Amino acid sequence: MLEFAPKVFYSRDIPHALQDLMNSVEAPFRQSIMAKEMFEAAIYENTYEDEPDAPRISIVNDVDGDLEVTPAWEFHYSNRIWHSDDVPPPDFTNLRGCGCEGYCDPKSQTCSCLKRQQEYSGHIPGFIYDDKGRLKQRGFPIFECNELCGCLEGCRNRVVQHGRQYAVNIRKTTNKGWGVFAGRQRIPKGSFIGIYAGELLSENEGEERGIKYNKFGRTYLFQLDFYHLRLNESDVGDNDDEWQTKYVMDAYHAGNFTRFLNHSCDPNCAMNACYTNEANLDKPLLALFTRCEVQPWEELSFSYTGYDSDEEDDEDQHASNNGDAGRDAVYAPCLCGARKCKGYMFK
Ligand SMILES: C[S@@+](CC[C@H](N)C(=O)[O-])C[C@H]1O[C@@H](n2cnc3c(N)ncnc32)[C@H](O)[C@@H]1O
Repeated sequence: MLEFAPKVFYSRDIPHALQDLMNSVEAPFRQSIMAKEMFEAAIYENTYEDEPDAPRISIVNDVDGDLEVTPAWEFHYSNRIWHSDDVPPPDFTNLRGCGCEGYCDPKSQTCSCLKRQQEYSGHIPGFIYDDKGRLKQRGFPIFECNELCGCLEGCRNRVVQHGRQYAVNIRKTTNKGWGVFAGRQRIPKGSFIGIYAGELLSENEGEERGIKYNKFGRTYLFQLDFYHLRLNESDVGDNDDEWQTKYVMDAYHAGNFTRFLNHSCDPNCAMNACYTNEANLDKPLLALFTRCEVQPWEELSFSYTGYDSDEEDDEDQHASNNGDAGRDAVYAPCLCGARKCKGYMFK
């Protein structure tokens, strides 16, 4: 019998009573201050357990607040991963914990979590986090200590699992819909911001939904297509083209503030693959970290066209189903305003 078997969440159980209620009331109520307070209260209620240290999120519209007080009531606010029936639940059976006591030592010769991390980021000494819990370098998978480890909760190799620490607000922009903005505090480079939560779908389900979203003009799909999975999977062989993305995260029906992050061609955040309580390498969490220092009130953004826009010719990561590129509404021009703007969000 497994000692550790956390609850698994399924797409079919995503709550929708609040959304149904709000969409059934008269429009003036949806535009009232009470509706904004309900939105903020729902965010808090659904997340206070998994991000106990997180500052509260505000919804702000100083662009056209008389028309739209909150984002559409179209999703359940949650930090959870909701598995579709086509996706296997987390693999706890093959999960291994380290036997360290106290706090894991970044110079340890015996910590199995450190060894695992070093398989992927061996040229960076110690864990991938520094002593302040900041990412030392982007682009490597993160293997955090997990529920089976002997170390304490305060071990430096536990960051993403402790949830958001920085203030963020969901704020209407003038030309890109809603966006996510830093609070009054600057956010240092390498800081964890949040996970891209949502429904975990098979690639086929993602493709089908992508066709609809692209026509509709807004997509919240994100492929779990990190390059390290290609480089290290022994069964992929030498031919990169043989690689198939297996899973897609969809934040349309369930998700957290990260679903409102807009694209930038010069982003201040990037996604990293992160494993906490999951032994299946195909199913990392999508963990968002700052890639430079973020100033108070600055908009947070990442690149929809790749895991990290330092690289040219990135693979698409926001699953765009680009068979109809140029025609569907989603292929609207990029309005990020960066000096090196490429002009598009999705290829
Ligand atoms: C994941 S959503 C981001 C949140 C969105 N702004 C909202 O209001 O829900 C992606 C959509 O936001 C808009 N968007 C994001 N980044 C943009 C950009 N750089 N330029 C123009 N529109 C953008 C597009 O409509 C895109 O399909």
